[in-house]
Amino acid sequence: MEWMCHCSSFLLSPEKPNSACSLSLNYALVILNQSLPRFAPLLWDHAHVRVCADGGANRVYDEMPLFFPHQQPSHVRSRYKPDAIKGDMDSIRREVLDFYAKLGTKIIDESHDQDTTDLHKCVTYMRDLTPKVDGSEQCILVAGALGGRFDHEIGNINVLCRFSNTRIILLSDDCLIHLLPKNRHHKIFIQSSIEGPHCGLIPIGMPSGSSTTTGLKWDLKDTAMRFGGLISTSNVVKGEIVTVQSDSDLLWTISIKKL
Ligand SMILES: Nc1ncnc2c1ncn2[C@@H]1O[C@H](COP(=O)(O)OP(=O)(O)OP(=O)(O)O)[C@@H](O)[C@H]1O
Ligand SMILES: Cc1ncc(C[n+]2csc(CCO)c2C)c(N)n1
Repeated sequence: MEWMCHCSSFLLSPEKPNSACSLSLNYALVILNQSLPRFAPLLWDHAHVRVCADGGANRVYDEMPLFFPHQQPSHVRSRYKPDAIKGDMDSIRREVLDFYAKLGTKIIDESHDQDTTDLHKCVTYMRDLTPKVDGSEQCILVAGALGGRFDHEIGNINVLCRFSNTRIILLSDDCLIHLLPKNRHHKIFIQSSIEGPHCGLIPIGMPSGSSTTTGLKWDLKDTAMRFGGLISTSNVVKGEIVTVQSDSDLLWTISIKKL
C-alpha cells in the first residue's frame, strides 16, 4: 500500500524549510467565523488562495490589524485581502462586504443553499478553482474550525469525511485535526518545535477493526477502536515520526504548542 506523508510545516516560517519532510503542497486557506488564531498571518503567507466563509470576513477585517498594532488598520486590511468570500451571507457585516468588494474580492452569495455549511461551500470553491497543478497536491488549511459551538465543530469534522480524498486540516489555537484515509499507510513528520506531544487517533463514523501505530507512547497493535469502547485520546508522540495503518478512516489530532 502507498505511503501518505503529513507534515505541519505550514506552522513554520516559509523562510525555514524543513529538511526531514520533503512534502510540497499547494496551500489554500479558509477563514471561519471565530477569533483568528495567533498564527493566522503565517497561514496567510503560506497560502496561494485565501477564502473567507461568510462571517470569517468580519474576523479578517476586525482582527488582522490587531496583529500589527504599529501599522494603520487600512493598510493592513488592504494587504490581507481575501480572494473570495463565500457563504450564505447571514453573518458578514455590510461595511465589510462593501470594503472587500471595492478591493476586488469575489463575492459568492449562496444563500439559496441552506443544506450545506459555509465551510463545505468554501471547500467546493477551492477544489473547483485549483486543478492539480504540476503534480503538487492541494492542502486546505481551515482557521477557526475548533472550539466554540459544538454543532459547528462537528459540522466542520463532517467536512473532512465528505471530502475524504482532499487534504483538509482543521485548526484552532490549541490543536489541529485531519483525516487519515484507510486506503493509505501514513507517515506523520512531527514538528516538535511547534506541535505535540499530546495527540489522539479517533475512528469516525464507524468502529475500526484494526489499527497499528509506531512512534506513540501507547502504540496500537492490531487494536480495535470504537466509541463506547477504546479510542486513543491523551496519547503522546515519542519521536519525530509516527506511522499509522488502519482498516478504517481515522482522525489524527495533535496539540499545538503555545510559544
Ligand atoms: N463557534 C464556532 N465553532 C466552530 N466553527 C464555527 C463557529 N462559528 C462559525 N464557525 C464556522 O464558520 C463558518 C461561518 O460562520 P457563520 O457564523 O458565518 O455561519 P452561519 O452559517 O451564519 O452559522 P449559523 O447560522 O449556524 O449561526 C461556519 O459554517 C462554521 O464552519
Ligand atoms: C436536517 C437539517 N438540519 C439542519 C439544517 C440547517 N442547516 C444546515 S447547513 C445550514 C447552512 C448554514 O450556513 C443550515 C441552515 C438543514 N438544512 N437540514
